[in-house]
Amino acid sequence: MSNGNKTQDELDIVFGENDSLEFSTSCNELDGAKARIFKIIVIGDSNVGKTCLTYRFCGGTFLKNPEATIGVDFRERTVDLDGERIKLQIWDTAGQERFRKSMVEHYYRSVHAVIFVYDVTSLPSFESIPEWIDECSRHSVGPLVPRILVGNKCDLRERRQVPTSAAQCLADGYDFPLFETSAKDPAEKENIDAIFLTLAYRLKNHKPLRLKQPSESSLRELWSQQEQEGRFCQC
Ligand SMILES: Nc1nc2c(ncn2[C@@H]2O[C@H](COP(=O)(O)OP(=O)(O)OP(=O)(O)O)[C@@H](O)[C@H]2O)c(=O)[nH]1
Ligand SMILES: [Mg+2]
Repeated sequence: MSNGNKTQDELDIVFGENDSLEFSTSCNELDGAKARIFKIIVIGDSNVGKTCLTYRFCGGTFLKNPEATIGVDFRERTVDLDGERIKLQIWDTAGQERFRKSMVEHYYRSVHAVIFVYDVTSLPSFESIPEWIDECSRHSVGPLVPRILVGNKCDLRERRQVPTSAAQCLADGYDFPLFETSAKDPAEKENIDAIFLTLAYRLKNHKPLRLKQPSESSLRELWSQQEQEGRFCQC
């Protein structure tokens, strides 16, 4: 199966060693142990570093020369929290309107947590955050779904346009935790883990065991829609 601009490494992360999707049930068997699955979407303007952040968390390295995401890229990572296996299914969404418009309903369906990302060197990307939050609310994402605000590209100190104080003020207004980080800086790896693990702990402690998950057929439909969009966009 091909998928837009995915690399083979990314496909390996999505499909795992057995080349099979494991999203169809709320609890998966992983090496004999059950794992709950949580869907986390990553939202924000194009070019803020959503793909690099999710790649850093799931793949462990900085993705050089990423292409603009078309539709969505799936990544996942399984973590062990207090002896329980939790699979985080991460939806790296497209920031460009033309690459996302037909996918927006899929992004928000049955989502368990949302990460809003801006670029600390781009004031416009920060000013867009309330619009992304509004979009999320318009798609009936309930107030109990945890949300986090992330300022990326902190390694570019000389080019910073968004002060921490302004970001903290915005985050406090919405009652979101704020993280500032860099997908590029290897020293920030643990901080990036902390973003996702903060959500994972909250979900683990607040969600009941039975979770509604997208069926395998609906995910395959999504893949096929993306393939069509990828072809369309290359014209
Ligand atoms: N200096 C620096 N550059 C970064 C960082 N994260 C991402 N970039 C660069 O920013 C550009 C955009 O990164 P992407 O991860 O593709 O951005 P995106 O938000 O996924 O963009 P869309 O897929 O179009 O929505 C690329 O050139 C990355 O190399 C970072 O932490 N520091
Ligand atoms: Mg991207």
